[in-house]
Amino acid sequence: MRSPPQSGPGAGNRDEGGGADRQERRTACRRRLRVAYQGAPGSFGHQAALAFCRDCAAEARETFEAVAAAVARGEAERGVLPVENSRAGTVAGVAEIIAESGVRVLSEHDLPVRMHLLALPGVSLEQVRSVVSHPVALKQCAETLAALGLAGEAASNTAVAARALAARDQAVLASEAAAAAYGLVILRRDLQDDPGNATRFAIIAAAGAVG
Ligand SMILES: O=C(O)C(=O)C[C@]1(C(=O)O)C=C[C@@H](O)C=C1
Repeated sequence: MRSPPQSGPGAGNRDEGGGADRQERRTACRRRLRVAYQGAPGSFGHQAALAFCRDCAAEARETFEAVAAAVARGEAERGVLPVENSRAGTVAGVAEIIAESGVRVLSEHDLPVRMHLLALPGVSLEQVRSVVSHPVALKQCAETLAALGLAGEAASNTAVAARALAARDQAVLASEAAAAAYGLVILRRDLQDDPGNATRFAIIAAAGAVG
């Protein structure tokens, strides 16, 4: 696998140098590229896709593998995959998926990640017994959840967990956008243990794609 670039001109971003990142954004915006991300609207992958190009057509896929496969097959011109979180470390499996799927990394971007505790309307913190989210999201909030006495339950994605929430003794860890998308209330804001919490996303394209 080709190593991702290790430095770049933009704060928090890594690109291939010489303004390639800016060029990438301009090109993406002109053509309204289809950008695949994992999860559902309101996920951090969705937010990364929108940050990469506000006018892109962001398309959800169920798994990280499906994101890479959609890009390799040309169903989407770009994909976004989380590579590493500043607190929780490497996102398991993603480096292997990139290496084995016929895609290449165009650039990498740090997305600030704020994790909120979301519940059904009318539910109070005292009613909540467990918290559902992506394992990487649970890890980012491990100390705060322990202090609140809340057990974690794994889901495939933060926004998928928010969309599926139906129990009044459960809450989810997800974004403010997920709360708005699925009619949930924010019980507690900013549960991430590190105030500087951020996830690095790779922007991928098909290995043979030009531009
Ligand atoms: O669950 C999501 O919303 C995702 O986009 C996945 C994911 C991850 O796999 O690391 C991405 C960013 C956040 O750090 C938490 C979860």
